[in-house]
Formats: sequence, C-alpha cells, structure tokens
Amino acid sequence: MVSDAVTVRVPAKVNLYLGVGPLREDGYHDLMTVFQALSLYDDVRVSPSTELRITTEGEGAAEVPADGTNLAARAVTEVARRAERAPKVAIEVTKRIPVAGGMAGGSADAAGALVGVVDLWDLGIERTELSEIAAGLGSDVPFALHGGTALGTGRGEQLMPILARGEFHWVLAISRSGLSTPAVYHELDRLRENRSVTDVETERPDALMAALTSGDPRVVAPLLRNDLQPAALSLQPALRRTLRAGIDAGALNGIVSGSGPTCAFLCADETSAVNVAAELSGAGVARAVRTAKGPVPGARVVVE
Ligand SMILES: C[C@@](CO)(OP(=O)(O)O)[C@H](O)COP(=O)(O)OP(=O)(O)OC[C@H]1O[C@@H](n2ccc(N)nc2=O)[C@H](O)[C@@H]1O
Ligand SMILES: Nc1ncnc2c1ncn2[C@@H]1O[C@H](COP(=O)(O)OP(=O)(O)O)[C@@H](O)[C@H]1O
Repeated sequence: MVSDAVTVRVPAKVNLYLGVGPLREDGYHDLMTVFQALSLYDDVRVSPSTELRITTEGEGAAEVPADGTNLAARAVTEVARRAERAPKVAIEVTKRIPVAGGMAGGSADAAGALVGVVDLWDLGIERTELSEIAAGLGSDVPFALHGGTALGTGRGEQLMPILARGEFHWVLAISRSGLSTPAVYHELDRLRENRSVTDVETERPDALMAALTSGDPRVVAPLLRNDLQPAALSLQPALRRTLRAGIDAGALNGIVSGSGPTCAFLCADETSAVNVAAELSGAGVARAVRTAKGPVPGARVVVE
C-alpha cells in the first residue's frame, strides 16, 4: 500500500560532555561529546504534493525559514537527488524544541524529514547511507537519527553508542532569545586567543561513561562539562543567574546545553525534577521551563 502521509517524531538532545578541540582548517572544531536524546520532540509530517512545500507551527515557528534553506527541506532535496525523483512533498513541522536553543531542533527536523521521505517513497536506504546524508546536512543530524546516549567524535557526526542504565530526569530552562551556533564557537576561539588548545580537550570522558553505566545521577552530575559554556555565558551573561537558580532549587548540577542558551539541570529523580521546574518557573529566569527524561530513541515513524 502506498501511504498518504508519514509522521516522524524526533527528540531534542543535550550534551552531557562537550570537549572542544582547536579550530580546524575547514572552519569546524574537533569534538569529544556525549549526547543524550531527551523526551522533548518535534513532529515532522511528510506527504505527497505538487511541489516542495514546508510549513512550521508551534514554539518559535516564526523564526524558522519557510523555504528551501530549511534543514528539513534540504534533507528531502538530497534524498530526491539520490533517488532521481522530483522533491514533490509537503513537509509540516510541529516544533516543541526551542529554536536556536542548543538542543539541535533544526537537526531534529532534518532527521525527521529524512526518515519520513525514505518511508513515504519506500526507498529502503541503508542505515549507513542515511547517516552519511545526515552528516552532510549538519554535524548534529546523525545523532538525531540515532538517539539514545552516544559518544560523538570528529565534528560530532561520528557516533558510538554508550550504555546508559536507567532514566535521567532533566529540567530545561528555555531562554527568551536564541544564540547562533557559529557565533558561540567564534566566541570560544576569541576567549582562547591567548592560550594553546591541546589534545586534553578531546580526551575520552571515561569517568562519565562509567558513571552513565552505573545509572546513578548523583555520580553523573559532577562530571557534566561543556567547553562552550564560557562562550555562551559571555554572550548571554544573564544565564549565570539561571544556572544558579536551578542549583538553588535543588538540581544536582546544571549546564548550558551545547551552544545554548537553554540551561539543562540534572535532577535526582522525577519528583525532584518537578519541584525544580516549579521553582525555576517562579524565579522568572526563563521564558519557559520543561521537564524531560533521557535517553529516548532517535527519529521514529509514528503510527497514527
Ligand atoms: C554545538 C552543537 C553541540 O552538539 O550543537 P547545538 O548546541 O548548536 O545544537 C554542535 O556542535 C553544532 O552542530 P550543528 O548545529 O549541526 O552545526 P553545523 O550545522 O554542522 O555547523 C554550524 C557551524 O558551527 C560551527 N561548528 C559546528 C560543529 C563543530 N564540530 N565545530 C564547529 O565549529 C562551525 O562554525 C559551523 O559552520
Ligand atoms: N527546521 C528548522 N528548525 C529550526 N531552525 C532551523 C531549521 N532549519 C533551519 N534552521 C535555522 O537554524 C538555526 C539554528 O536552529 P536550531 O537547530 O533550532 O538551534 P541550535 O543549533 O542551537 O540547536 C535557526 O536560527 C534557523 O534559522
């Protein structure tokens, strides 16, 4: 049976660890990162159409491009090129992942469109080719396909699954304005101008990986690290207050998520997360506060 429409649910991510090496000649930085997929999802619906169309609704929809530059549209165009077909599909994105929030929302939409169009056209593209297309769209897109908890190397696109036992409970403080990923990397380079960046920055975080296997958030919490955090705080100094407010509210630890400005707080359990979220909402340090758990699977077709 040829399906009329395919809906794909795709998770946001947080970087539990983000070690950033020196600036490379191609403009990227070598990374050693631990991704975790969280239960905050965008939905991407793909259906046949007379031409390539993209519409977005939900959180921050107005800030998302509604043309061929949208990452979801670029994903469909690339699959169509490889399949030698015209990209005649309508893409409808429902956003819950904050735009320009350091939670890889655009990458999630690209991964959702990839999985959606491959299913719609019944292309049977192999996982490795799908990952290769994903990496061509953006460094974070392969992880949005993959989900779970994973070690990311290279520019973040080379993945290795990590065994994480149990569930981790997070509170997300979503900022009033976004941060541009290239601007944050650029700010980090500026802050590092007078010191040499060594291989230590990209050493494998063995202690954190062992802690994830233990499943104990109290062991994981002190090992969270984000090299982009000083750069994000330099561009949005008010985030210091947000981080302090989360700790004061009872979180085990808090970090800026990726390039920010979303702040992610690891909590001892679900009850603690609900309490921290309530207190953070009252503190007025964020536009919105959400709870989420991880790890969750990557981009998946939703049976409607
Ligand atoms: C920082 C991270 C952490 O996971 O994500 P966000 O927090 O923004 O979601 C990623 O490295 C973002 O990945 P993604 O948003 O896919 O970046 P890309 O589109 O590949 O690259 C955008 C720009 O970011 C910078 N960039 C990205 C990845 C990398 N390893 N080194 C870089 O320097 C480059 O300036 C590049 O031109
Ligand atoms: N489908 C999409 N959803 C969100 N942003 C998109 C999308 N396609 C392109 N963009 C652009 O990518 C930029 C980064 O957005 P996003 O992926 O949400 O943030 P981050 O890189 O911080 O995780 C946005 O400012 C937006 O202009």
